[in-house]
Amino acid sequence: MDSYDMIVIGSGPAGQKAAIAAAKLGRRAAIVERKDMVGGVCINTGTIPSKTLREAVLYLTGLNQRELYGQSYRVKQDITIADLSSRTQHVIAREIDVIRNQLARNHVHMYVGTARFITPRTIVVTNEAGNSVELSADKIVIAVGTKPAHPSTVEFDGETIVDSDQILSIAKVPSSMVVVGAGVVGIEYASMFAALGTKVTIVERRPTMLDFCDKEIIEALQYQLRELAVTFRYSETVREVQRHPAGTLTVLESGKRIPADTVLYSAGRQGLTDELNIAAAGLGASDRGKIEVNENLQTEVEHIYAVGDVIGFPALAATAMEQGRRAAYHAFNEPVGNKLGDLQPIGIYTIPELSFVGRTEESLTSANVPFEVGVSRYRELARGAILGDSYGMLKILVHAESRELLGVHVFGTNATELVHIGQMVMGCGGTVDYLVDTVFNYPTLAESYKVAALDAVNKMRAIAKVTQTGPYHPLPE
Ligand SMILES: Cc1cc2nc3c(=O)[nH]c(=O)nc-3n(C[C@H](O)[C@H](O)[C@H](O)COP(=O)(O)OP(=O)(O)OC[C@H]3O[C@@H](n4cnc5c(N)ncnc54)[C@H](O)[C@@H]3O)c2cc1C
Ligand SMILES: NC(=O)c1ccc[n+]([C@@H]2O[C@H](COP(=O)([O-])OP(=O)(O)OC[C@H]3O[C@@H](n4cnc5c(N)ncnc54)[C@H](O)[C@@H]3O)[C@@H](O)[C@H]2O)c1
Repeated sequence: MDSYDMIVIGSGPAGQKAAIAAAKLGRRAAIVERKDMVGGVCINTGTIPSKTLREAVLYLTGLNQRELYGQSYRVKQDITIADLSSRTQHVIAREIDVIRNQLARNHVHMYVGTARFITPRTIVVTNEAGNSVELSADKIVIAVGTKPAHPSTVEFDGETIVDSDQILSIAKVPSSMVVVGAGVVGIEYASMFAALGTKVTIVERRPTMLDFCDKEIIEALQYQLRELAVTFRYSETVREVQRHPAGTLTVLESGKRIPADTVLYSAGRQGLTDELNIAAAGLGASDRGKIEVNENLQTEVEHIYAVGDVIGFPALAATAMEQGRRAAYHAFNEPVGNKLGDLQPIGIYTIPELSFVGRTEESLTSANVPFEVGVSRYRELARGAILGDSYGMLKILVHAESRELLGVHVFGTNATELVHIGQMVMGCGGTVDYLVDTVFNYPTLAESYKVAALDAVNKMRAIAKVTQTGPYHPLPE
């Protein structure tokens, strides 16, 4: 039996970073991954394919150039799935190669197969041919991720009724599509297909979508999606999804029936703990397959860590990587920085994209934190005009007394990149005055920080002016 200082189960972003961090600390590390899944959901079916598809959609439809060249502007008239998937396959192959190379040059041993616990310190890896090898380690990291949830009321066929893995291999761009679930996956794909000209209907159980985001920005997103002919059916629950010879039928609890060429069922994901035999390690999982951990990412069994999507919220590649690194550092007594706190950015790659870090207006209001809002609109920035983005905006939330930055919300071109400027200022405890006094390159979208900061301080000055004109004298009754 081969033994290691650390075995990592799963080579998604969480597992990769755990294994490499252990290797960098001079430990013997191994990683186990199933055939054809190096890089995890992130590289093969989730983040990277969907983000590459989005880039292909934006390029081929010419959508972002239409403000400049007219509404009929297109790079390609009839866009096929082959046009879209060639770019995706190219990026996936390249990313897998990078990961394999990084693991190899850090001497992380890769075992191909499915891992199962035999004891709390031993696992067996079985490959597709049925051959097995037993491995043991002082520390084990579970980074097995999730798979799309498949309720029995939905007749998945992988062609017309698909989950978010299967959507990448549909045969043609559908003329109509129902998207079940307005979570991040559903909304990102809904916007891509709407941009391709598919008539999209989104069905969501809750009364709104993405309720953890800024309300004003979600309204702006909904407006843009409606412009692309997307229909929203909120507060509606899907009872079943049927497959018929002439197409699909989505039946709602309210009795409505929606026909469509394709249904994307994107209503949540399930932790991949079922094949792991975690009971043999002394562990259990929730009914959604999630494993509980403490703030050091340790499970109930001290030497076993769990990281990434399998531990639940926020279920992002970005966070998964950092959890992986932190778990390995903790396992080998290497200090890590501050607790993984509130300053994790959220980036949603809809068309247009949005991103935020820190607090929302709603959460500050309900916590009685006094704040001021500063807004900058891309249509007033020279870079916005050059890019042809008239709808983008950046909003900062500033503490009314301490003048600290409490939140940054961005909508439009490069939102997911721009947010990091605010994140850095917030991380360093910066105030709105830092942004006011800073010179930004011109013409850039980053300049929107200065414009928004000036907007906020102008409003704050107006309040100060009112309160500094002498004591408050109520008018006589
Ligand atoms: C459509 C979609 C788009 C997304 N877009 C974004 C985005 O834009 N930005 C972002 O930050 N996040 C995004 N995410 C989320 C992101 O993909 C996940 O947060 C991330 O992949 C989680 O990483 P992980 O390492 O926990 O698990 P995964 O990437 O799921 O990897 C887990 C790996 O473990 C392997 N495994 C499981 N069980 C075993 C076993 N028993 N033995 C051996 N191996 C096993 C699996 O084969 C898999 O390869 C998206 C997700 C989806 C579905
Ligand atoms: N850009 C990104 O960072 C990104 C992109 C995609 C996915 N992700 C991550 O992947 C994870 C999975 O995303 P997801 O969107 O699949 O799941 P989710 O759980 O976030 O969303 C599912 C949505 O479906 C709705 N729903 C569930 N059952 C329903 C029914 N029967 N009828 C109507 N609506 C129903 C829920 O109310 C919910 O809003 C998330 O945690 C997300 O953070 C991140």
